[in-house]
Amino acid sequence: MKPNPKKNKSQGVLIKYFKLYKFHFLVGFLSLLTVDLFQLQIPVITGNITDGLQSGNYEFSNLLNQVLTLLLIGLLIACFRFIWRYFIFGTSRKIEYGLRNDFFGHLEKLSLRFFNEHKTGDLMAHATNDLNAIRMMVGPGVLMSLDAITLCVLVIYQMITKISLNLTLVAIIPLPLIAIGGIFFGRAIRARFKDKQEAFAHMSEMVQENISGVQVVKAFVQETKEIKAFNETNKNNYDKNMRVIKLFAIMNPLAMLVTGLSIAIVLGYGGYMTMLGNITLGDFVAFTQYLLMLVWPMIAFGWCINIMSHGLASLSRFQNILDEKPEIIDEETVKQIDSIKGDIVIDNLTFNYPGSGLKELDNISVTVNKGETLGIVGRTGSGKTTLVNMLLRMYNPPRGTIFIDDVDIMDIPLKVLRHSIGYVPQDNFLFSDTISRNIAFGVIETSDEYIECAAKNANVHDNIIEFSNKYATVVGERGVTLSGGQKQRISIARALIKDPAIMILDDSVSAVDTNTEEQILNHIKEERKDKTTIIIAHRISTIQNSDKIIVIDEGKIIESGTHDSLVEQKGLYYNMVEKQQLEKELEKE
Ligand SMILES: Nc1ncnc2c1ncn2[C@@H]1O[C@H](COP(=O)(O)OP(=O)(O)OP(=O)(O)O)[C@@H](O)[C@H]1O
Repeated sequence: MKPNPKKNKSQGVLIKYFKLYKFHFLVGFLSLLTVDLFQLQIPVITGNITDGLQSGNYEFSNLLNQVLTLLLIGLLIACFRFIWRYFIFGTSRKIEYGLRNDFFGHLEKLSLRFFNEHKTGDLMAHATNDLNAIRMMVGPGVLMSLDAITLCVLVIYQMITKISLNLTLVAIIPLPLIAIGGIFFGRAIRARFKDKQEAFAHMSEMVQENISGVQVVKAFVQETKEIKAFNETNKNNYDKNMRVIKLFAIMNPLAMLVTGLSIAIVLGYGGYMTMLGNITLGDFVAFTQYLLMLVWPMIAFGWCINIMSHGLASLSRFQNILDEKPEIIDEETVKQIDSIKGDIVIDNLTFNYPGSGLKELDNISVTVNKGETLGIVGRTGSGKTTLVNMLLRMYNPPRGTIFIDDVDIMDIPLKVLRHSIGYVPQDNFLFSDTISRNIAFGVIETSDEYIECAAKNANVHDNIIEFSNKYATVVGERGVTLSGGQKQRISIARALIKDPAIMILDDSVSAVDTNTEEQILNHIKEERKDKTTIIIAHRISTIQNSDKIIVIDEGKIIESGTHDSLVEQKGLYYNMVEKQQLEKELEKE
């Protein structure tokens, strides 16, 4: 991936959410603290009971009191546990929800360049796997870290003040080893986890591409090759996962070993102190219990390092996407314009795609007045769609090269510009939704009559009413249940219903027969008498009635005029007419 010069490190995306939910985190943390404080009382009570029993004059009512207190503490612990779980885990889900919305909202604002550089599968992995790791970090990760630290501090304090400073110091000698190990392992896990997430993203890309391109895979009988390639990607993902697991598998037993060492020391040294009478038996029992209470934080440290490392690695991947700046935005010079009439002037437009050394458009100049139709023809790859990309501002054209109603296109609010253009793209993408919702996609309010009218003008109404669910028929992913021609015509209806000031048809009737094409073009002509229409085509019949026709070759306008004048010029246009007529005659035979 090329570095983006416009990239600007944003302030941590999580800070906003920590600020927003500070109350939730505070309540959660206070409840956690309460649970820990209550837990600390359990060894005190057990110690009291042990000492009481050992004294020989312990009364049953005392014992009952202590047991009831224990029960009460247990009940309170359960209540406060519920509160912290609800506040902290619930909040982590809220943050995940917010981040996912932020991510999607941000993606919607990014330019085509970004999507050309990032694969869908990779972006999907960000929205699923990475977000999951971030949620684990802000929920269980934060919680366990706080819990482990608080419990550790409180337990050690209790050990020192209630029992013995010496015994405590001896018991906690091995514990710093865990902290040192944590730093070392944390760093390694983070690096390996990043690799693991990238391997998963790569695998997602592959699955997504294979499902989208299933027809091509089958048609070229490439199933076995694709399965083999997938196996390799899957194996890479497995290996990267194993590298993380191995590290974690070493880390956990090491932490347990250190804790075990601590317990062994306490049993030995503490037992010796009890025998000497330096501490009571109750103290010894309580101390052992305190030490056992430290086992959980020690294990939790390991988990925390793991979860936090995963979360931080994912956060950095996630942040990279959020730091991408939308490039196509309203500039400061944008004018207050509510609508567009449709006079287009293109003046010496030269453009090359970012990173391409070639001129995809070279000195293009053409004028289309409101109400006129411009036809564009040219060999494949000559720059026709690139010109449309400029008009839609999918990429920014140089200033002073395209004017609509005498206003530089760069100064027209992006929303107004795109609302004013009805675009029928070459790939006729349809959403997995009903036909009526696909047609009404670009309009805020509409009615069944308008939808039907647009479908009739696009000559697809008769096909639609033959489906059992008519306009409520759901089209499959990318409209696979429809024929190419039906998809094209639904896309045309989607643009027509907007009744746009400028309509652009990019090779949009190529999949329909010439009769249907003629009917559609007649409807468009009738409906759009006083509006601007741009038609790109390979078939001369599609554009021959246009008011103006330009022929583009290698990014340059090489011929322009009306159909008749272009035929007279006997250039590329004339050759295309000749060739297509010959093909027609051959078809007839
Ligand atoms: N996003 C892009 N980044 C870099 N180069 C691109 C991009 N899109 C198109 N091109 C290049 O720009 C040139 C013009 O492409 P364009 O899609 O405008 O051609 P076209 O005339 O519409 O072709 P067709 O008739 O096949 O649709 C081609 O050489 C193409 O490879």
